[in-house]
Amino acid sequence: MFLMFLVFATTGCALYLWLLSELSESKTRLPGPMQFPLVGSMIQVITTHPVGFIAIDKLSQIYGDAMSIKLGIVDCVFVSSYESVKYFYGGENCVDRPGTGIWLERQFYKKIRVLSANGPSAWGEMRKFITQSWSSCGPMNRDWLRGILKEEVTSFLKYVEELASSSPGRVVPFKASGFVKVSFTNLLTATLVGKRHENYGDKKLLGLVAALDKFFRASRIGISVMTAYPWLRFLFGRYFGYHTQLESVAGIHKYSKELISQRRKLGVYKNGEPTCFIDAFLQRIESEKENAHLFSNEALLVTLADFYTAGTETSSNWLLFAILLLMTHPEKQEKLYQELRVKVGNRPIELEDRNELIYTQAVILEVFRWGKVTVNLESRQAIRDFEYNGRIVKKGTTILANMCRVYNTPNVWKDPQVFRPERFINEDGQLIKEKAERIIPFGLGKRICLGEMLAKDSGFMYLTTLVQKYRFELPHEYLRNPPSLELIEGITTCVADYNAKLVKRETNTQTICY
Ligand code: HEM
Repeated sequence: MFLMFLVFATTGCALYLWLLSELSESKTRLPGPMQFPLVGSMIQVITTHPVGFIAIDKLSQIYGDAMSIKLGIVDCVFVSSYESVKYFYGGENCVDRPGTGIWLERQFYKKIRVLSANGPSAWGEMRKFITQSWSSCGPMNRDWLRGILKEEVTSFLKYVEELASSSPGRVVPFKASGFVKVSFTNLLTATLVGKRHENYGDKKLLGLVAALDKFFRASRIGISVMTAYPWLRFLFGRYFGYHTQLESVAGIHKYSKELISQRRKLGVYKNGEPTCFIDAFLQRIESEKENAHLFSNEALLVTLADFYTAGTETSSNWLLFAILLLMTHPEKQEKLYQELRVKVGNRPIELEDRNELIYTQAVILEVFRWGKVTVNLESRQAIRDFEYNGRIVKKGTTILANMCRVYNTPNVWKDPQVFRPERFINEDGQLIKEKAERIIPFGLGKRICLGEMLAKDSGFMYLTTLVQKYRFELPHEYLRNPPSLELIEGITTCVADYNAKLVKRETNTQTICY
């Protein structure tokens, strides 16, 4: 009896103390759902909606454009308006990344990566180096990129045509892990070593794509649970996809190791100017022995893994979104094609054509708005305590963007659920700058996406050359049930695999390939 009384009394006291501290803390932190011991606000999230980003969006409509929420044991703030994203991502308070779980493991528990490295000495130095070397022999050098991009897009189109002409009714499968991703992965390899794989059946290339696919699929399984309780990976990693993630990271490293050893064997890096990113990195390893923790063989390996994970799924998902949206909105597709026909004609499209192609630019922006791709951007971490709207955001808090709200706010975006590129164009037929600026798929500020230029240039070239050559039509199978436009949750959002009928444009009887 006494024991029971003791248990009840202790539990009651603990609850009372928790309630007191919760009441006082909730007055100082940003508004948000109540935070319980151990589970934080998980119950409110789960019971709001089974899809995490929709649940967060719904809750943010109750608690406002900066909402504090505890996911398990992790303190988070979700920012849900363009202005608050600009403040949190664009400023100086949140320039670190949380980097837990698989990210730490992937970087051998050292501060050597770009994507989740913290502190200016780690990511700042690395970013500076990447920007410098990409500006001379990499995707930030337009002339350098132009050649590589032309080669890859030409091969891509050739492959698409082979696939279409060998498929019944020219119906081609567009799968998340299919040829679109293979091509973007190949493009990335080319930007790192200056040379692409000759064909899409290359075993090493396919091995890398399979490893990347496995990584992203496994991340979907336990992404919220593992974020909420990072230590769970040690106990139940098998069930939350953690072990699969580790296996896929090993696959990505294996491919990267081979690229590095090929460049080492060639030995170009030993003499004169480097001709590709890996050579530039190898040269730096040789010359900066004292900085070995940053410029080491391990660091090169994880940097390449960063590029492959950050750059392939995002880019290919975006193109898959674009084709699906154009296929299901044939009038928009026709408008896009007509712009290309009038302004470019049958000649090969060049990057320089983009400025003249206003409707095309509007389509690209609208696909980003509609599809999100990076629905939470990439997480950040507060490096100090700071004040926002009169409340305190504590050092170490994880910051995430809720792009669903940013891109769907009805007073900014009329009919946000409708795919309408025209929303970006004014009466004079010009792009509305203020609207275009609100599309921020690459983040903002000091840690803005390093591959922004590569992604924008390649996205433009792939999309326009495809539309110049083909009309995308819904195959018969969709007459009753159109393909789903629902966004599937993951590190990046995607759509379900779909098929498209590729009808060759009549004006393209002459070759338009490069
Ligand atoms: C459609 C394509 C892409 C999208 C939507 C995208 C989006 C993003 C976002 C939202 C971030 C976080 C930015 C922030 O915190 O403010 C990021 C970071 C990054 N992205 Fe991309 N990305 C894309 C393509 C690429 C490509 C092709 C690469 C090339 C390798 C790349 C490499 C990186 C790297 C290295 C970072 C980390 C930068 C840092 O932490 O300093 N991304 N990306």
